[in-house]
Amino acid sequence: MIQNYRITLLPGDGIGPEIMAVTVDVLKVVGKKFDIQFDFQEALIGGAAIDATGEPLPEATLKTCRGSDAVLLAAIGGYKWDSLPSDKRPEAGLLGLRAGLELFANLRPAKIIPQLIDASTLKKEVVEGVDIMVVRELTGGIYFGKPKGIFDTETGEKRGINTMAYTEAEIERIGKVAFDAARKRGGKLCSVDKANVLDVSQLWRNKITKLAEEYQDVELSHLYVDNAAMQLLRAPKQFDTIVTGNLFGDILSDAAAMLTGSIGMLPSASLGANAPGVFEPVHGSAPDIAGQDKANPLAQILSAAMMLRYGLNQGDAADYIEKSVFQVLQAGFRTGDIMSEGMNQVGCQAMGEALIQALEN
Ligand SMILES: NC(=O)c1ccc[n+]([C@@H]2O[C@H](COP(=O)([O-])OP(=O)(O)OC[C@H]3O[C@@H](n4cnc5c(N)ncnc54)[C@H](O)[C@@H]3O)[C@@H](O)[C@H]2O)c1
Ligand SMILES: CC(C)[C@H](C(=O)O)[C@@H](O)C(=O)O
Ligand SMILES: [Mg+2]
Repeated sequence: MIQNYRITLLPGDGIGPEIMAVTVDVLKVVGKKFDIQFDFQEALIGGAAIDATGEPLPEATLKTCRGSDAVLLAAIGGYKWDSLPSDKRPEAGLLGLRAGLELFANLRPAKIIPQLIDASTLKKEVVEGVDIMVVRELTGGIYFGKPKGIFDTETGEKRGINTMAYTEAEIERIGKVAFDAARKRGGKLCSVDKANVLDVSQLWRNKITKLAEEYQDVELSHLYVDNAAMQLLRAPKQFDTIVTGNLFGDILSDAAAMLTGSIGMLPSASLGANAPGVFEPVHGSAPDIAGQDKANPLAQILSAAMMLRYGLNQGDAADYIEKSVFQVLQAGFRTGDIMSEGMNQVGCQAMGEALIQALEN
C-alpha cells in the first residue's frame, strides 16, 4: 500500500534552494522504491520571506507547517539582512518556527563516516569510530529568556541584554529525551553546563542528577562547557550522548561537526511532543558559496533521512539513503568541503546525480 505524506519544504536562503532541489529529487526516487508518495508544498521563511512579505516567518508558513506530516528546512540568513533588528532578521523566522511548533529537542548526531576520515582536520586515531549524539534544548535558554533587548541607560549609553533561563519542567523534558537516547545508544550521558558560574546551570545540573535516579542503567557524567569543548577535540571517543542547553548545544554541535570532516555532512532533527518535526542541516546558508553549485548537499539529504526515520517512521527508507551516501563516498565523489587527494571533486548537482544513480542500482 502506498503511504502518503504531506511535506513542507522551506528552502530559505543562500545555498538553501540548491541543496533542497537535490534533496527533493533524491526523495522522489526513494519514494518510488519504498511506495511512499510525498506531497511537497513549498513555503517561505527567512530572508526570502522578508523580501516577499516583510516578515521572516509569515503566518501562512506556520500554518502550512502545522498541517503537514514533517517539515524539511534548508537554511536561512545572509549578509543582505544582517543589519536588521533581531526580531526582524531571518534567524527570528527560524526561532519562531521552533517556538511555534514547540520543538524543544534537537538531535544532532556526529558520526564518523569511514570514507571521510581523511577529511577531518584531526588525526585519524583521534576521530576513528567517533559516534556522538548531541541533544540540544531548542526552545529555551538564552535564545528565548526575558528580559531581552537593547535599552538606553541613564548615562545615555546603550545596554544589551539577553537572559539565560530554564524552568525545572524544561530541563526535565529535554533530560528525558537525552536519557532515552543514551539508553538506546552506548548507555552514557554527559550533561554539559556552566554550573560553576551560572545559577541556571546549577538548577540544570541538580535536575539532571535527580532524573538519573530513573535511569540507573545510564551512566551520567557532568562537564563544564569550556572543558567539554576542549575534550571534544582532545578525545572525542569518550562521548556517547551529550545533553545541553540551547546556546552551548549550538556551539558544541558545530565543533562536533569538524570531527566528521565538514559541517556540510551534519543533519539534525528538531522534535516536539505534538507538532510535526523540522529536519534541517546543522550548517547555515553559506552565503560565501551560494549560487555557485559548490555546496555539499549531504547534510540536507541526511536530514531527509532523519525525517524518514524520526518523523515518518520509515526507517528502511532512511537506512537506504544513508547506505547510498556511503556508496557515493566510497566511489570517490567529493564536494569541495570534503575533498581530499585522489578523489573526484563534484558540485552540488553532480553529487545529487551520483547519489540518485546509487539509489537506483
Ligand atoms: N539553521 C540555519 O538555517 C542556520 C544555521 C547556522 C547559520 N545560519 C545563518 O547562515 C548564515 C551564515 O552563517 P555562517 O557563515 O556563520 O555559517 P554557515 O554554516 O552558513 O557557514 C560556515 C562555513 O561552512 C561552509 N559551509 C556550510 N554549509 C556548507 C555546505 N553544505 N557545503 C559546503 N560548505 C558549507 C560555508 O561555506 C562557510 O565557510 C548566517 O546568516 C547565519 O545566521 C543559519
Ligand atoms: C541560525 C541560528 C538561529 C541557528 C541557532 O543558533 O540555533 C543555527 O546556528 C543553528 O545551529 O541551527
Ligand atoms: Mg548553529
